[in-house]
Amino acid sequence: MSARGVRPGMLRHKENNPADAQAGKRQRTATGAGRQPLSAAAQPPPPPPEEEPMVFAGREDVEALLNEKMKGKNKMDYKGKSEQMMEYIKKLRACIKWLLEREDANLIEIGNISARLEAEGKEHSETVAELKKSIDEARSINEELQKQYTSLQETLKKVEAEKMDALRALEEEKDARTSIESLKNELLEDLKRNKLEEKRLNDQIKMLQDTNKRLQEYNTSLQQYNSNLQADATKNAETIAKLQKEKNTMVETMNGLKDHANSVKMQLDLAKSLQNEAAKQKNDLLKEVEGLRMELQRVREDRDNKSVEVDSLMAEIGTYKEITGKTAMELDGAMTRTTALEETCSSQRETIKTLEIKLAAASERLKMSDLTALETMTEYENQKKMLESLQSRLEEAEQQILDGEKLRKKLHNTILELKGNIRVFCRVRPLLPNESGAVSYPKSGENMGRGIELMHNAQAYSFTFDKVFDHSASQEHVFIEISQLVQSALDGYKVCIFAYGQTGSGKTYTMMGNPEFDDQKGMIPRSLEQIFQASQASMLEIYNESIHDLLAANRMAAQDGGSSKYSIKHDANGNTHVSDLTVVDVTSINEVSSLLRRAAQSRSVGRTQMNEESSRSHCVFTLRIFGVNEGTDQQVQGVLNLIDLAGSERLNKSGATGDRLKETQAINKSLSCLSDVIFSIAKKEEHVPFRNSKLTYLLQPCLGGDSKTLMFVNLSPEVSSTGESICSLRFAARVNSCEIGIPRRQTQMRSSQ
Ligand SMILES: Nc1ncnc2c1ncn2[C@@H]1O[C@H](COP(=O)(O)OP(=O)(O)OP(=O)(O)O)[C@@H](O)[C@H]1O
Repeated sequence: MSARGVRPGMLRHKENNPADAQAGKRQRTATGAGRQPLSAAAQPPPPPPEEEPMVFAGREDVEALLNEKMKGKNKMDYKGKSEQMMEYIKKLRACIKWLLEREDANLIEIGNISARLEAEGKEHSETVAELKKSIDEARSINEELQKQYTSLQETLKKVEAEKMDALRALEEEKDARTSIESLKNELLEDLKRNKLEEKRLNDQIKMLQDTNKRLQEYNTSLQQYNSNLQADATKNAETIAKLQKEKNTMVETMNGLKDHANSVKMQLDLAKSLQNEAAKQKNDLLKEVEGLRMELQRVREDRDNKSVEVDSLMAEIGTYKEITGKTAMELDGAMTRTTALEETCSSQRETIKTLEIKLAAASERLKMSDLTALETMTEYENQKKMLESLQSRLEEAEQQILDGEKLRKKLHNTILELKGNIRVFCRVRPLLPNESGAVSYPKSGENMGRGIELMHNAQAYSFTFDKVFDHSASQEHVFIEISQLVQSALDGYKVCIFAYGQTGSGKTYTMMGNPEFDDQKGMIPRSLEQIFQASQASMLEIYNESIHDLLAANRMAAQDGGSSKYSIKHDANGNTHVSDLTVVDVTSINEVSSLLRRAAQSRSVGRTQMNEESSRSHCVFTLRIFGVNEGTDQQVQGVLNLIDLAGSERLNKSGATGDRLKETQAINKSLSCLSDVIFSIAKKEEHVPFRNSKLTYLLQPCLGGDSKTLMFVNLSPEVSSTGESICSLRFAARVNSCEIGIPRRQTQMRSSQ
């Protein structure tokens, strides 16, 4: 049999048990066509020989079997044909068996189906009854629903109307939503920006916190350093006091010695004069002795001559006697002459003797005076040596005191720097002809060079500052004291030096001086000489609360543009910028000098009764210094502000009216704002009114920041100015007590740019 219908799942084993086939036959008869079930008496046929079971999968297999044709080797091959027939019959049997089985199965199936149909018919009639019932119910529900529908339609209408309203509201809401959306977007943008800002601020806060931490550490170390310095300062003060004491005793000793030296000198002079006298006497005596000697010689010669004469006379006598011819008279005469000559001789001998005695006494006296002179000389030499040693000791002591004073000053400066105080130097100008002075200075003690006293209405007022320069202080001397500050600007600090004082007290002289004469050059030209590195300079004045550019190419045009275009701004580093201000690059002192000349010509100078050349504006000179330390590659950016303020005199004293009155009021306003600012800094108030005037706003970084600030308080020494001077000094004392913070250097590495 071919494998044609063999399909997985459908292949079945052919029943090879004829009993089963019989059973199938019987069952067919029992169910479908009245066949009886298999009786127990039926005998099973003997088992057929072993065969391959036949398998039928479906109708196709049966049709294939039916269409099968007999094939023999030839027409006469009956045996082959009969074998084939046998085979075919076998297949047919199997087929019939399969069909019977199928029929049985179908009969069972039909039985099952009819039972099911019956049950389902029953079920159907039940369902129909139920359905009928349900339909009735549905009808009543329907009626109910109809009613509901009508009411719902009414409701719907209402709802429609509401819906329309709602739609309109929705439209409106949509519009609102759109605007909210755009608002939301804007807010989101804002939020983004705010977040960025917040991030930036957080970074900044972090940076500030870091800086703060570093500053705190720095502060602690500074405090430590400060306390060390304080200890050193105390020690030094003690040393200085000791030295001062020593100096005083030395000065006393010195004075005693000086007196002694003077008396010794007098003694010496006396001795010298005695010596001179003795020498003179000696000379006289020597001359006398010489004369006596000569006289003696002459007398001796005379005597010798006389002796010769006597001898010759004696010989003559002898000859006369011998010759005898001579008269007795001649002989007597000759005898008398001889006696006289002998007398003369003896008297001359006497004289020689006395002269010899006198000579011996004179020689003795000369010897004595020589001895005294030698003694005096030795004493003089000793005293001179002692004086010299005392003088060198005094010089040493003075040097020690100077060194101690220098150290004290340095420590004082360091302490002030650490405290961040504004330093104040007081300078008093010389008296003019016809002026009488009312100022004095302590001549000794610790306030020497730092104190000043004024007499006003029979009352003495004393002040002390970091330094007081009297009328004799030269520009050079004053500059030496501020050159350290100028150096600080070169080192990258912000430095501000301003001069305050009444009209005619010497502010302009101090700050600018007379640049034409070397010895009269003020602080500005001298500072510039110190700084000859590449720098930028600008110069402005504040006149009647408005800013003017002193270096503008065309001053008038710049002024026409309105001073309002010059606005003051401070950046994050505390640097001040004035918009539109002419800033000139300067690389040499010559360039700066010509700028200064230009600025001086530009300055508004008015006239008041107080000072013919009084400047009625605040003049602000700013120098920005850029430098690079080639060794460390560190860049420094220092700023030097040199400010000549307008006169601080009070209104009634200036005698101003009209425009001058307006100027004075403006000056007074800005100076009073300056004092407000100083007072509020001194009181450590939270709000400092820097913005109340152009001057204070411009000075804000110097007064409220981290710069090194110095104020010159200039004074007129004459009696009529004492009232103003006391006001200035009181203000200066207040400024001196202001702590404005620790100065900070502005540096960065060159490579970071
Ligand atoms: N230390 C000094 N030595 C010599 N002369 C001086 C000194 N100080 C000031 N003077 C002279 O005193 C006069 C007034 O000085 P100066 O003009 O500097 O005063 P000022 O305070 O700037 O006045 P103003 O506020 O009106 O500008 C000038 O003639 C000046 O040369």
